[in-house]
Amino acid sequence: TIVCSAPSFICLSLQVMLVGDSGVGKSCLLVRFKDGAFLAGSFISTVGIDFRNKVLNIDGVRVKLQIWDTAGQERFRSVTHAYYRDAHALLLLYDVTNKASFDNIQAWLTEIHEFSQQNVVIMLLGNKADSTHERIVKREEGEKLAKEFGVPFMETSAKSGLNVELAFTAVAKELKHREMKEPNEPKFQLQEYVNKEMKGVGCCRS
Ligand SMILES: Nc1nc2c(ncn2[C@@H]2O[C@H](COP(=O)(O)OP(=O)(O)OP(=O)(O)O)[C@@H](O)[C@H]2O)c(=O)[nH]1
Repeated sequence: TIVCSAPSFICLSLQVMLVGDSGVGKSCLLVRFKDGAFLAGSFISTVGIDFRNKVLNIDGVRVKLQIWDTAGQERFRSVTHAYYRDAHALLLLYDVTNKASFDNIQAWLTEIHEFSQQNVVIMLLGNKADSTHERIVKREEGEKLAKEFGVPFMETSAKSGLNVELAFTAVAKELKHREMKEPNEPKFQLQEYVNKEMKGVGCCRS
């Protein structure tokens, strides 16, 4: 039963999964969101799967996010497949400095559709937006791809913190609205919300 009356109670418990090629910044995005930090230095690839919890206040409701950080490396794919089915939301990352990670998004979406729940919330994130000089994938290309697949999109940076909080709160808001929508409340528009709230490199409010 969901008990929401006492302020300290968790009203909603949600599972969010981070997916995408190895090295796109999934672990760094999670650390930035959870601890507000970015640890520069050597890259330690995730083995299998790892998770952290964070409680958010979404429109006055306490929402617990259990965030699963998956390994991007091919050899761990069978491990991560098993977790897709329990995910309420998926943050699918590519790296704006790595064209291959962008080209692989279609394959990731095919995999997601094969293994996850039909109504899973998916958001595409172009990470490492801070890397101005190394950038290969333009923001417009990310937007176009996301439109093609009908998923919301924004650019993030685990290094600078750009839009990191927003990525997690936006999917949490979408799920909270689905679960607890008042009869007369209009449907939550995820992409509209993101467009309004996001900060950008060369766009929006910076
Ligand atoms: N400039 C920049 N570098 C980043 C950013 N996010 C991650 N990195 C770097 O990218 C490398 C890989 O980051 P991880 O977070 O470990 O990548 P991952 O997607 O978790 O990789 P796997 O665990 O192998 O799937 C590290 O060297 C990070 O320092 C970012 O937003 N900007």
